[in-house]
Amino acid sequence: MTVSATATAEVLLPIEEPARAIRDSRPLSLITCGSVDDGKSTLIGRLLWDTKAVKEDQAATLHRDSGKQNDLGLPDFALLLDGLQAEREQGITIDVAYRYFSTDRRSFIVADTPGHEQYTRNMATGASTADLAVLLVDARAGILEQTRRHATIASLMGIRQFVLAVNKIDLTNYDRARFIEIVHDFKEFALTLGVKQITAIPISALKGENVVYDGRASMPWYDGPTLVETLEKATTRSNQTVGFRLPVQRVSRPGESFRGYQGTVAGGSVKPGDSVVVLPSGMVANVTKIVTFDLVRNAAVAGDAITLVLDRQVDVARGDMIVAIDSQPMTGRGFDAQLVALQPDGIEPGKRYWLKSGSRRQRVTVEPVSQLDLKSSKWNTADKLGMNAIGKVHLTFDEQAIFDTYEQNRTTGAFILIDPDTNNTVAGGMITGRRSELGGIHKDDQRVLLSLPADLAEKIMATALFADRRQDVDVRHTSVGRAAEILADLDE
Ligand SMILES: Nc1nc2c(ncn2[C@@H]2O[C@H](COP(=O)(O)OP(=O)(O)OP(=O)(O)O)[C@@H](O)[C@H]2O)c(=O)[nH]1
Repeated sequence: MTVSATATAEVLLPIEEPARAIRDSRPLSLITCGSVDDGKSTLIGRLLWDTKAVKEDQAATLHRDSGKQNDLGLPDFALLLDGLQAEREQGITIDVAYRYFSTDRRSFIVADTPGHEQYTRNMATGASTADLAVLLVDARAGILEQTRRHATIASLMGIRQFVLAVNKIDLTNYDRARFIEIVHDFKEFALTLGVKQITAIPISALKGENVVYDGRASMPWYDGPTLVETLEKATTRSNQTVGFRLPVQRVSRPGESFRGYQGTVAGGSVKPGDSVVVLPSGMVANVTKIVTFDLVRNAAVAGDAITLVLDRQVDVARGDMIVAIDSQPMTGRGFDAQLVALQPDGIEPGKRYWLKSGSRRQRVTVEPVSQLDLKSSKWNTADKLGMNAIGKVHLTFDEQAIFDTYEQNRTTGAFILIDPDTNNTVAGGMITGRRSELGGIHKDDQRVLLSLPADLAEKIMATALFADRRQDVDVRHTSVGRAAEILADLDE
């Protein structure tokens, strides 16, 4: 594509692959992160300006407010972002600000997350909904600890696509060797995170080079994509990688004959006739009806708020989860997780917290296991996690818990920890797996327990799998997760 580097030129974006445009109709959600003053606000301002997302009245205000203009006679783009009064006073970005912009091919939501260390929480908030992270680096400073921290948090939050935007390249006199050196440093670090999809772009956010317009005039040595071209091609993460999930927020019983289970679909899809399992009880039923606020629907997908009606009487309470029978989450009392500690007290070993995931709130004991050293990128043994520490922990629940891994489902695999004494959110985290050694919780369970309605149980018990294990099996209501475990054992 040919677009000139002047700020007044039209953006000529090729109209191709209409099928992909339809497929990617959901806006791409991205975060920008990096150290203080790397130029995040300037970059986002520039994106908004050059994609014409700035309304005329905003532009006029910007011209008026911008005391000193840059050497291109353009306003201070960072002012487009500094909407909050406090920000202006302190000269820093203090909260996550979401902005919208679009090109002819795609629309975008961008979260501007602050670079100051104490704002790690905001960075984690922004990252938890993003498809892609734009990691800004000041070309003069190179990769700093804060760069590594933000890249790590973004990857912990499941982001797999990174743009390394080497900014202020104009201040290095467009030095190609410097760009290559920084890219090399970052790629080496990114390997330790398991992040492979990195597009490195030399940019000048201030001058608008390689952001929306190409910077060929100043950087003939760079023939890669601009930032916007990269964003247009990025893929969105989907919530639908695992089966149907309905965390139950409310049981609706308007009359004797009607009982519905209400909630927002947190993954997959459902239609009448589908078999589902209610967790943790493990009871199986079939969907007879899907109702939204005014319609009876023939299907529902992730994000839909629905009332589900089942074909038989089952025990369902708020906090339970109704899931696809053929793709179930993990249930158990012991889970592995990674988290970011958000409060000065950090995470104390053996302390009991409230864990909140969706509408569920459960008591949990947290045991830190290791902490990520951002300098060496190694996980060091740790039994306490301080403020902003990124750690691996063991979670032990008082009662059965239900999760997917965060990798599989970002709603049912994410949680926050709340300190019961102060009500503060002390950590944000993601589930990485279920712990198999459950400290004796299931140790004395010698018998297989299957929770199924009689008709289904009969069928399953007749299969070859159970032919010579009949005496080991009790058919009664129990956790399907436990039954699945035993089935897996039998399979071995
Ligand atoms: N020369 C040059 N200066 C830039 C560039 N990008 C940003 N700057 C300048 O760098 C300074 C910091 O930019 P900001 O956009 O405020 O940085 P930030 O990362 O958003 O900073 P915080 O909001 O405090 O986290 C400002 O004076 C910008 O004008 C660039 O590409 N080239």
